Amino acid sequence: MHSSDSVPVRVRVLPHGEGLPLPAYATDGAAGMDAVSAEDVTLAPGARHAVATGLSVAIPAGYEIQVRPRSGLALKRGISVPNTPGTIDSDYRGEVKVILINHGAEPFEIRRGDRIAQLVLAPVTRASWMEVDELDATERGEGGFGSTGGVAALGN
Ligand SMILES: O=c1ccn([C@H]2C[C@H](O)[C@@H](COP(=O)(O)OP(=O)(O)OP(=O)(O)O)O2)c(=O)[nH]1
Ligand SMILES: [Mg+2]
Repeated sequence: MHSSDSVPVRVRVLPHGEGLPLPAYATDGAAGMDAVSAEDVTLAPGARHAVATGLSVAIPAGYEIQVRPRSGLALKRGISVPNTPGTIDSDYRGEVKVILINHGAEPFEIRRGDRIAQLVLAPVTRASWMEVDELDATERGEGGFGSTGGVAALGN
């Protein structure tokens, strides 16, 4: 995305976030801004932790920020975001945290300033329920969960 069509988002740097770069797009076409850790922490295999970013934000109404894993860390080290995509609500004013889980076999050392996840600003469409007694018929009907053909290895 180019700065000309970007959406301004108010961001507050908390005391422990001072001196760190704000989340930033690594390339012109990047969808996500890489966010850095504001703390040193080691994740043992299997462990999870809400990693501080040192930032709080005021996302404009009608948008959210999604917290997504970085594929490089996922592939090389087994590091993921268990609640992916994490949801930052537009009315949240607390510190943005990145929940990380170590699915790898080795401890994962995070140093303050390391890029740990990416933040995607996304529009939100809200629903309003229209309660009815019957739903329109479809070819799929109630079929789901593999009803159209499954995985050969599972024999279905
Ligand atoms: O990865 C995340 C997910 C959430 N949050 C913050 C911002 C979000 O607006 C708030 C609530 O998140 P969510 O709705 O996912 O959590 P919940 O378990 O439903 O908590 P709550 O009852 O506070 O909504 O927590 C983060 O900082 N990082
Ligand atoms: Mg919630």
